[in-house]
Amino acid sequence: MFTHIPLIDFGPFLNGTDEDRQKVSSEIGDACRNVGFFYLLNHGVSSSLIERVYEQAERFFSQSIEEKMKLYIGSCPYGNNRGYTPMLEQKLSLKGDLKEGFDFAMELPADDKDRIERGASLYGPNLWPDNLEGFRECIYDECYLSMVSLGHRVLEAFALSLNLPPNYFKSMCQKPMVTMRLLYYPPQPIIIDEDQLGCGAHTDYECFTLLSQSNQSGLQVRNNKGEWINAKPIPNTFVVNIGDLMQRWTNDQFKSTIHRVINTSGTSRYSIPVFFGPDYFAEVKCLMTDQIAKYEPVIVGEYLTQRFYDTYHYRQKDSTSSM
Ligand SMILES: O=C(O)CCC(=O)C(=O)O
Ligand SMILES: [Fe+2]
Repeated sequence: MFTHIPLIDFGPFLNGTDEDRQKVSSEIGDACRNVGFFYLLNHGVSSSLIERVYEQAERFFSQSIEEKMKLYIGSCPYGNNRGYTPMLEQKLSLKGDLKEGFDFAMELPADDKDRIERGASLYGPNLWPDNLEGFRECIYDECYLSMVSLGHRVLEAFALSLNLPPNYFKSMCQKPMVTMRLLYYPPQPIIIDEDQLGCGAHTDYECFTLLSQSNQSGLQVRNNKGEWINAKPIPNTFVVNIGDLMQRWTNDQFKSTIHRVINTSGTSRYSIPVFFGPDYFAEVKCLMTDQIAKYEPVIVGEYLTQRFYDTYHYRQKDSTSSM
């Protein structure tokens, strides 16, 4: 039963010897088995880049609702869950979450072969604002692509910690389903309505999440006694947490732990989660050959589509939509 979230120095994994990598991976493995969450320090993504992404997030969210709704996720022409999520749209809390989001993912053409010929509906282009100069360059070209590279390194550490070759997951992450979000949480009213949190209690869907938080607390992680442990922001770290696909893959060895956000800081809170998962058509099935599988194998894209359907209001309004 955990009472705090471990902090792991990733520097020796990125720059050290094989022995260093083994040591860091085993710390990561322990955190994934016991907590499902850890802080990652010395991850190689510059703090000034992250600062600039927060500036872009503030710039985006401070626009008028009309401007933001031009990129509404529910009218995304590609139907691939990209664009702007208004307040209360995502329903991880019963009455809708007190947050706004902007989602984007791997930029692929609308006529991507897997999308057109094989029905990989979550692939395709992003929706970008045409009035915010430099926005896309900062958040996608610089930040998103750096986060994807870091994600590949974290997967190597996961593989080592599971006694697998370091590039074990690589062949299933050639065109990975990585979604990055800019999130904005207004201050939560003083009297908390349990059915209307910044982000209701949930587990993440994909393999793992890399999360940057602005300086405001709000993220809480539930331990197996049902206590909420604060995951306060620690400068220059990412919070890393295991998602449901990884829990399935490891037959429950790695824990996908419940968490939520309540912004009681009295000021605006921003965060930047990056959800890292494998290719659309990758099959996730029990890695442990000596164990009875607890879960049915799933195709990643189909699994995620269903999970989006379960929590996004726009997907539920029109059950005849292709998504
Ligand atoms: O904003 C945060 O700190 C966490 C957000 C989160 O849990 C999510 O988007 O899945
Ligand atoms: Fe989450």
